[in-house]
Amino acid sequence: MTEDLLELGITELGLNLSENNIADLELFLQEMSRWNRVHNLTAIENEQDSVRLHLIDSIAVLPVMRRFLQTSHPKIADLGSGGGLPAIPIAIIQLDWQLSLIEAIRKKTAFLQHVRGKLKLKNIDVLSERVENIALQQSGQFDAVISRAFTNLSRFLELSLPLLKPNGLVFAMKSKRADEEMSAVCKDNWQLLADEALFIPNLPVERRLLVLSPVRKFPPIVSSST
Ligand SMILES: C[S@@+](CC[C@H](N)C(=O)[O-])C[C@H]1O[C@@H](n2cnc3c(N)ncnc32)[C@H](O)[C@@H]1O
Repeated sequence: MTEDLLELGITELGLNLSENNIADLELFLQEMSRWNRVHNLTAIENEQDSVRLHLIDSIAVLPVMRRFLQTSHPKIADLGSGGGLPAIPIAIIQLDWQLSLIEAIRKKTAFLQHVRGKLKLKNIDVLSERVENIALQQSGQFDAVISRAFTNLSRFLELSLPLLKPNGLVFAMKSKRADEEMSAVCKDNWQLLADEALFIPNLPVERRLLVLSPVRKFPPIVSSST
């Protein structure tokens, strides 16, 4: 049943997924439904809603991410990954990207570790920690960070900055126009590179992806003339 739904949405997204990709996405959804019944990982119970809202939502960002990420094997952090969204669907499709899933709640990271083993996903790391601690341990190591339903934009940017490499990117998934949240962001510190409307097949929902980069202020170079 889910296969029909997936193919319906995915064909329209134009992502050209392999049979392995689809099988792994379905396995992930099955595992999420199973764990959800026991641990209440996500708020959505109905399987059809789950497919459309969680999975298609998570992979709809891919065309924009592919366009902006310049390196062939980018290292990306998903902040507040919860049950693995958007990182696990992204990792299933983009085997050449390395994703670090940062999540503070242990029962959620136990699920993420379980999925990593079950799907043999070698391109994800599950970090059972607060983002603030990872920022100290892995400062400046990520080409990009992403989050879905994590926190407000200003806080997300604040938490992202120490994790990013100098040319790093922030991908902020939003459900509606984020003008109000953007107005709270200091334009001296952050540049908005794009605010893209995402296409979600067969669903009357608004989804947007903001792409931002930090405006780094390096100390001036002092010449050492004698
Ligand atoms: C609303 S859930 C969203 C989960 C997932 N991204 C999704 O879209 O379904 C937010 C998650 O962020 C986690 N979280 C909140 N603050 C955090 C922090 N400072 N460090 C790590 N995880 C955090 C919570 O435990 C929760 O699982």
